[in-house]
This record gives sequence, structure tokens and C-alpha cells, in this order.
Amino acid sequence: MANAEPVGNTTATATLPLLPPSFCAFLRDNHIDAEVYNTSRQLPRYVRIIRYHQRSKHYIDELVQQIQADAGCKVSKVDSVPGFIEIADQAIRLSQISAYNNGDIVGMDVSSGIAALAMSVEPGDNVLDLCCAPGAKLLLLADLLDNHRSNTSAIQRGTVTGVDISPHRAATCRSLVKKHAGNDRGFIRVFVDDGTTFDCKAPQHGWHDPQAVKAASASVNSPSSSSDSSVPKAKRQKQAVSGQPWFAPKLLSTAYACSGTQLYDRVLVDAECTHDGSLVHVQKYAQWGWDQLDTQVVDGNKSVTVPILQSKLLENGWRLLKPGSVLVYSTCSLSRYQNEFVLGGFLARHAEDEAVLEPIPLLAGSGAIVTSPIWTPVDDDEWDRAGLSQRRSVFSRMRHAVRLNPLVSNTSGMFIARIKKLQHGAQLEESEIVPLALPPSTQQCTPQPI
Ligand SMILES: C[S@@+](CC[C@H](N)C(=O)[O-])C[C@H]1O[C@@H](n2cnc3c(N)ncnc32)[C@H](O)[C@@H]1O
Repeated sequence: MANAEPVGNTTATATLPLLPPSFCAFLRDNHIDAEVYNTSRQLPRYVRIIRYHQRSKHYIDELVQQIQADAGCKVSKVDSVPGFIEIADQAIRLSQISAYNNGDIVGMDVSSGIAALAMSVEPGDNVLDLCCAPGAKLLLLADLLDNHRSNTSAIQRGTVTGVDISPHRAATCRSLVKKHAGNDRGFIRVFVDDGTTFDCKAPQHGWHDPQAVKAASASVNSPSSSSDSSVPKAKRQKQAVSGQPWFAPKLLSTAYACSGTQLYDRVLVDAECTHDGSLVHVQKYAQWGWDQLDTQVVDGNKSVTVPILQSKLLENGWRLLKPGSVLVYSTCSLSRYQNEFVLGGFLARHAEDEAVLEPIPLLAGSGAIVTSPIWTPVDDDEWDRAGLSQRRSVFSRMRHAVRLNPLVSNTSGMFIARIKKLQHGAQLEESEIVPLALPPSTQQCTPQPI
């Protein structure tokens, strides 16, 4: 196991954890200030109000007071981000709070809220969440559809489709949905599948109408149906099983619902990443041992393989998005290789008449959460050293992407880009789907004190 080494300047060293060498090299290579991990600075604890849109002002004010009484510290609404509450003491356990135990609130950092709200989901949308587990954002997106209040007309009946490659994490997502969406979960489906190749389109129009489903299946089963009779029975059954949701209400599981051809109105690619921006995640290593950061966060080739995976997830999410609609790409990493270089690779493949970045809602005006600019080379030398001199135009197209940085935002770290699809582009070869640049693998990093 690698030896831990202190990082940071002399005054901060006393409160900086002993970070292991590969993690230090990762920080240095990504231009991440180790001060982010200074344990003497505490971020607030954030929670989200379930079904915020249905709650009265009176309910919310009482909820804040109740949480304050249970937590024994200052509690306030986050004015710029609807539905979020800030608890001053991060050490508070949610199980201490009755509103959490009752299912009225859920733990969620406000940075994650900003990423999900950046999708501007509206009632009636078919939403795809391509890396959905453990499900905090999926639940928020479901709340935004407000289906329980909408009438059941086909236009108002939006859906959320979650995809995650890990059955174990999808199970956590299912528990969260069951606990909080309750009987209103009839429009949420989750697939255990690889988001880089996932291909199930949005549920077919009228999926929620038992009569429409019955009529469609009767016509499919009819012996006179030529498309059906041309497929052997065994193969038909296999087709019906593949592409089936892993967790869904009955109507959303029907072959009718799952054989749609329309694309999604909104796509979230909250990509797998090294989680280095999630302070809650990193601080767990204080108990587990800081040296484990090496194996868990930057072990082996992870810093190389993860940006490639992210590029593929982003590209597949884009393929499944309707023209005229919006995709949000986010990570809870501060790594330029997982953020700007993945987004830059994407923009290099999709010209300005196909993909444009839009400002992230909720981040303008007084009282808004403060963000950091995206990473860009500081001078000509750095453009050259990073091998990016030919890519300046790609960086100039990224100006609306943002970084939430614990040092300035008072939130966990998060990178968010909102991309509008103007039209479909040409089909790509898999070998073309790469970031702008990849980091050196950890084996090549020589650990040095920062
Ligand atoms: C950052 S987490 C997502 C957090 C989630 N959006 C939320 O708000 O709760 C990334 C997720 O991506 C999943 N993942 C990793 N590789 C994937 C792949 N190829 N396809 C789909 N999901 C993947 C991981 O299992 C993990 O649950």
C-alpha cells in the first residue's frame, strides 16, 4: 500500500488529511486545489423536500422549523434553488430528523439539485436518466413531472426511464422510489443495462391506457398480423423479454410500452466518475483510511478508462434525445479530463449547427449559488503544453458550462453542462467517441509533494 503524504501549504497542513501519492498526483494533474479537502471547513448539509411543488408556504415554513428543532442548529431554505433546505451542521444525522424518517425530505446536495433542475423538465416530458442509481436525481425528475396532479391525457402523462449498469445500486434506487414516490410511481421504470448501448426508446404514446395496450396486443397476436407471423414464436418471446424494464409498473412493462420509436424529451447523463468532488464521499475515507483513496478513486487505469466511458455515455444519451430538446451532462468530479475534455471531445464531434451549450438555470442573479469558471489553459504556453492549441474554438463553445467548487459554492463539487440538440448529426464510429485528451495513467505518475 502506498505511503500517505501531507499536501497543501504549511498553514493548512494541520487540517488537511494525509492524502496518498496517487491521489495527490491526480489532484496535481487535474489542477485541483488540495484545500478542497481541508477538513476544518464544513459545508452545510442539504436536504430536498419531496413533492415540493404540491406543498404550501405554510407547510414549508413549519417543516423548516421542525427540522431546526430536531437538528439543534440553524436551518434555512436555499432561496435560489426551489425545494432545498440547508442545515448548518454537516455532522447532523438524517435519522435524527423526524421529517426524514417520515419520508418528507431526502438527503441531496444542492449541487445535484442544480444539475437535475438544469434539465427544465415539464409535465408530459419523457425523461431519460442514463446513470440513475442510487436515484436522488431520478426522484427529483419524477417530482417535476407532477403526474399525480395532471389529468391522464396522453399529452400530460410524462415518464421517467432510469438506467444503471449495477443491479445492486439499481436496487437502492428502487427502494428510494418505493419509499418516496409511493402510489405515484406508476410512470417510473428502471433498466439494469449498459448506458453506452441502451436503446429502448421513450414509452409508446398511450402506454398508460389499458384499452390502447389491449387493442395493440390483440393486433400483434392476431394470426393475420404479417409482421408477427413472420417471426418464430420462440424468437418473439425472446424479443419481448430483452429490453424489458427491471423495475416498472405493469403498464410500462408491456411490450407495447417498450417498443416505442420516439426519442426522449430530456436526457440526463450524470456520468460515472471518480467522485472526487463529492466531499461526503471523500470524507468517508477518514474512517476507512486515506490510503484507500488510491484504490477506490484513482487506482490503475481508472483515470483513463472513466473519461472514455463518460464520452460513450454522453454520445448514447445524445443519440436518444429528440432534436430541439436538452441534455444535461454532469459529474461530481473536479477533474478536467472527466469534464472539459469529455465535453470538448463531444463538441468537436458535433458542430455548432448540431449542439449548443445553454446557460444553467438558477445560477444568475443575487443570492444564486456562486460557481467557478470551467478549466481553460491560462496562457499560450499552457495551450501548447496541453496540446490544445487547435482546440480553442471548442473551449469557446463551452462558456455556459459551470463548476460548483466547494471552495466558492459552499456545496459539493459538480460540473454541469446543458446542451441543446439542434439537429441529428452523422452516425459515428465507436473509435471516434473519445475525449479531447486523456491523462497519463497512474503508473506513469511520479508522486511529488504538492
Ligand atoms: C454518479 S452515479 C449516478 C448518481 C445518480 N444520478 C443519482 O443522482 O443518484 C453514477 C452511476 O453510473 C452507473 N454506471 C457506471 N457505468 C455505467 C454504464 N456503463 N451504464 C449505466 N450506468 C453506469 C454506476 O453504477 C453509478 O450508479
